[in-house]
Amino acid sequence: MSAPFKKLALIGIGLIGSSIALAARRYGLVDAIAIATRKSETLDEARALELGDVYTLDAAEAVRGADLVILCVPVGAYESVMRAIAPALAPGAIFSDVGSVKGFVHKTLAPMVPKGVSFIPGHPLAGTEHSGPKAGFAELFVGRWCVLTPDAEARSVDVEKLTKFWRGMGSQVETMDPAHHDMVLAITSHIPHLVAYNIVGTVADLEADTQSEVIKFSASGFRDFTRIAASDPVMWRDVFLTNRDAVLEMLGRFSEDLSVLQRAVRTGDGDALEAMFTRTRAIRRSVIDAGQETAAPDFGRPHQSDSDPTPVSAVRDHGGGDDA
Ligand SMILES: NC(=O)c1ccc[n+]([C@@H]2O[C@H](COP(=O)([O-])OP(=O)(O)OC[C@H]3O[C@@H](n4cnc5c(N)ncnc54)[C@H](O)[C@@H]3O)[C@@H](O)[C@H]2O)c1
Ligand SMILES: O=C(O)C(=O)C[C@]1(C(=O)O)C=C[C@@H](O)C=C1
Repeated sequence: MSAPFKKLALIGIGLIGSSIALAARRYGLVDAIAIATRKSETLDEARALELGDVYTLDAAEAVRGADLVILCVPVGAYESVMRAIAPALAPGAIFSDVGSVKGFVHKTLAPMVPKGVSFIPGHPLAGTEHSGPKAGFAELFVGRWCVLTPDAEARSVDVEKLTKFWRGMGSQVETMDPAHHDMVLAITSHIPHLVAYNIVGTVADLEADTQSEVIKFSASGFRDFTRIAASDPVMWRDVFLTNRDAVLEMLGRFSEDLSVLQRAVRTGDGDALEAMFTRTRAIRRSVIDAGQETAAPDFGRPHQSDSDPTPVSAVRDHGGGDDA
């Protein structure tokens, strides 16, 4: 039986690209995978891991004849990559991405998409702090949301096809307006990363200023922040450069709420503190009940089904090398 897609082109093969390659292959969603990267070392890594069928440094070559093209590079690289691939996008193809912001992606890429190509940006709400082809694993998307933000001119049959592709990799799929996506993700993903980068930076400065071993004796709460703060610097630089308005708006709200807590600490308002912490504890429980708790701690463990022939040892270590 032939797969839903004949040729999948992945432009960029880091954590997300390699996870798509592994999952699409495992679940029989594509006949062939073409992989394009910027650097030959990354391409060699992808080849050694047997992530695809065709490997090239020429993104346009990967895209030629593909019925599904997914950009898996940092969003700051989109415009230059698009300039290279646009003439090679085949009429009838689906053109998508996995970028963590969506308004910028529509604004930048939509005018460059050739007629007859369905432009359906996407964002899997799944990831880790690791980067590069070795960091990927086929189970990354299982039980996680993937948000699609179809362009108004995208064919509905193609939106349905891409929805099935993500469902086939284990995701739940929802379509959304790009501006709404950016606002929601600003507070649930982008600001948490900014807070983690900030707190780890503050602790490191404090250690330098006081010449004391603050980090050595750090408690586990801080260690959880260091995981998030280890996330790819280029990817996150691009997120904050391209989702500036939503991040600033949500940061304003966040700062206001922080001031309320600050005041409660200063005035010794135990009732206010307890009420707030009781509310947030309930939210953590509801997140776990909804099956979204795998975001952080479970990435060290494989989500393996009984029928899955992949040895646990092969999927356990998701720590990838850095890829630039
Ligand atoms: N890491 C996450 O948790 C996560 C989750 C969901 C979505 N995303 C999004 O997925 C995309 C890829 O992230 P990732 O975590 O796989 O990153 P990664 O660093 O692991 O991989 C990025 C890939 O892009 C390539 N690349 C980098 N700059 C390039 C350029 N200028 N031209 C061509 N190729 C270039 C790299 O060689 C690499 O193959 C980003 O847009 C990110 O916002 C990331
Ligand atoms: O768990 C992590 O390491 C992540 O940061 C994953 C995470 C997130 O914030 O949830 C990060 C960025 C993405 O765009 C989607 C998912």
